[in-house]
Amino acid sequence: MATYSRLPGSVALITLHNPPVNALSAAVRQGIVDAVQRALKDPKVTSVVICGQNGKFCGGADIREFAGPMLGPPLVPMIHAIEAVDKPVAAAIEGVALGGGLELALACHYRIAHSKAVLGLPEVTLGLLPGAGGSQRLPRLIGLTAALDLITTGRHVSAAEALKLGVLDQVTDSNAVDLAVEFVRSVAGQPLDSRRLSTLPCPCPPDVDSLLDKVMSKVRQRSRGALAPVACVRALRAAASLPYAQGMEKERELMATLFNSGQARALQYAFFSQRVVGKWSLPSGARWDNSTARIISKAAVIGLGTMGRGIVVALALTGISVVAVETQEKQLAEASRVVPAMLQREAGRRRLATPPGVISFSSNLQDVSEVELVIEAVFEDMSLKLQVFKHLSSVCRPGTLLCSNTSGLDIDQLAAVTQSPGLVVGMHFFAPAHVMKLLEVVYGPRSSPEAVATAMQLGKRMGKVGVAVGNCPGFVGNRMLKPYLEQANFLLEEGATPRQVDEALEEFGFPMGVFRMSDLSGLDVGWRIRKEAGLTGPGVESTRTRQGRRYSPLPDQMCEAGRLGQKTGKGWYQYDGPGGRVARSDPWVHIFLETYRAEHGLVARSITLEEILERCLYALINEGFNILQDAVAAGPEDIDAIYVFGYGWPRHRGGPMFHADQVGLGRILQRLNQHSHPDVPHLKPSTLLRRLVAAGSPPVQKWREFINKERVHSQL
Ligand SMILES: CC(C)(COP(=O)(O)OP(=O)(O)OC[C@H]1O[C@@H](n2cnc3c(N)ncnc32)[C@H](O)[C@@H]1OP(=O)(O)O)[C@@H](O)C(=O)NCCC(=O)NCCSC(=O)/C=C/CCCCCCCCCCCCC(=O)O
Repeated sequence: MATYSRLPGSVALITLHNPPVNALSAAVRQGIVDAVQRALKDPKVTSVVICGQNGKFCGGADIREFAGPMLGPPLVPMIHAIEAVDKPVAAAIEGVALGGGLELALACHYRIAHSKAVLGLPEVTLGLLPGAGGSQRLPRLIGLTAALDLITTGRHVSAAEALKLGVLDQVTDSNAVDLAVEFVRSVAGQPLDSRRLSTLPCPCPPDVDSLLDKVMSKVRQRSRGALAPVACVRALRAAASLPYAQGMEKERELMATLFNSGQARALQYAFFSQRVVGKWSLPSGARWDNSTARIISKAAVIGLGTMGRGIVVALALTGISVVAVETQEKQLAEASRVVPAMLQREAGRRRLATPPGVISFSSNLQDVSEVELVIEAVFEDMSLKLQVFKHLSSVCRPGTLLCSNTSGLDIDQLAAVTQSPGLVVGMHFFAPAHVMKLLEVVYGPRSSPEAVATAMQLGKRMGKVGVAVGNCPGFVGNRMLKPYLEQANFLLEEGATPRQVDEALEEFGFPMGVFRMSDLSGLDVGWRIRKEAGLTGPGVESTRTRQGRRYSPLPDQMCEAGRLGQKTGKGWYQYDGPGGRVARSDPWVHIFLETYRAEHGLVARSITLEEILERCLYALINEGFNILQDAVAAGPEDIDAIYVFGYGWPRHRGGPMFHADQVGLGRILQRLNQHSHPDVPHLKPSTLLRRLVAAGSPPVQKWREFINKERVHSQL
């Protein structure tokens, strides 16, 4: 709702009440409509201030309402009515003015904000555009170029930047509501025409068409296949070229298409998934709201390879002091040179001051004795990690949390060699660790709620999306990746080329197909894991069935030929020398594949884009169902957040489990059955998938409840 009060003198104060962010629900909109009417009718009122309760102006339209029928007064006419008021109206912005919240403020004649406020039009991130006049008013206020940036990226800006851009009239370090009240009193009676943004022309650069074309191709490239950024540019083209009323008509038309699109549903699901994973729970009953996190101020990172360096920077950016340990002198010297530069660059990118002197480098493991938490990031080798954990357990003071950045090794085995297994968890970062948002927090059967809570809390401080997952080979992300990669290799055996597979996946929306990704991360990573698993290496027979299952030795043979990807200048593609970035098809690979097929009596067939997507994605999704069934992930949102934030799954497709729901569980089951083969167990439909289909394919939001019920009745 919204409350109306008349302040001493002649100012009406309208306060939005809808915790926690004063979203514009039907009740709030009704409250605003009523309060504005009251202010208009009251002859003693000469000016109006709109603010939000509890130091938050407004977080925008109520996203939860988008899923149902729209009730209450519509937003657009409400906002128009505010602009038309003939008494000065000011928005007093504290906390946030986002989306519809900022659009409400843009309808006001003046905008005054607290210096800590954050503003933005993030609708594009929800698959929408600023459809309450924002796409037409903002460019008229700050010019087309700046509006294009804010609206197509959805980025939040500080009050200082908003003031500079001209979004705000004043910024204060003290009470924004008091200042706004004082201000509107001072301007009461003054003409308002020039303050109504809908009446203003849109300031445009001379080469407006070329600017719009440039931005259009940029957004198409950046968010492949996403509808909303394209619609945002179209709405802004209308603002630049049409009178306001026609621009609004275009905005409405574009919004109607977006609003009902699957992409908007997917992006809104992704928004809520990100919040659901923060409310973690473990099978033991420990949860985010009944477990206490320790506040870490001193940490250590062991191993300063690529991952370790990124983790040091991520910790240092939060102000935590870090002891960075590397026992190899050469690596230590290089890290001591490179890490401070990385820190400075990343702080600059985030517009933060570089935290001074928070990192100390050492070659001595003994130097971690005083820290509260250690993150081990040494080479992915179990015996080495076991040695490090044993050593840490004796060096660190009792109670120190010991975390491993392993990407899939057994956390429980590491915990077992320490004196306090309860204090061991996995903190699986993704490269580059100071940039990538995902953090898998891996709990073993003995990890204490406090250890999980602390790792999750630390992740949050580092700006990560932390997802608590159970302990199994590969955890969630890499476990699901395995069948995906496996199918991609099988497709090569059967006649596809790396480019064909990659193009299908990139067309789907991945920033990079599986083979380009493999070239980037290095083919030797998987090679080493397969060697450890006894799947390849000296003494292993070169057959296409290993350990009782279909196996493709293609990636091993690539490694044996020295083709490790970008770092060697050759992998599934060829590059302009080692470290090259531009992937070109390589005739060598085609001959290699032809020779391989001939050797194994395989006849290449033509493979459709549809088959590539089904084989790769449905195999991955099927493993997702197995993971839910095994309770390694608490719900589909956990899996989806992992894939969106860590594996390049296109956000506008919600995540693999959301995608399965959209495609239809019945169809996924039918296609898996079709592609299934006794020696490819990853394609055997999971029991959970079968049971969901048998239960009438409930929507993804109901799966958690379904799984819990099935578990109680021992059906899973
Ligand atoms: C920065 C935040 C605001 C706060 O962050 P933080 O403090 O970290 O807290 P969170 O954990 O994120 O959030 C706390 C809880 O609040 C919930 N929340 C947050 N924002 C909203 C919201 N806007 N609506 C609902 N709920 C919200 C959040 O989920 C948490 O609750 P829980 O833990 O999950 O229970 C941060 O939250 C944030 O960034 N929020 C989102 C801000 C945002 O994106 N705002 C834009 C929203 S979209 C919008 O405003 C659109 C405006 C134009 C709409 C025009 C409407 C016209 C419709 C017409 C359609 C016509 C077509 C029909 C045609 C036809 O069918 O015929």
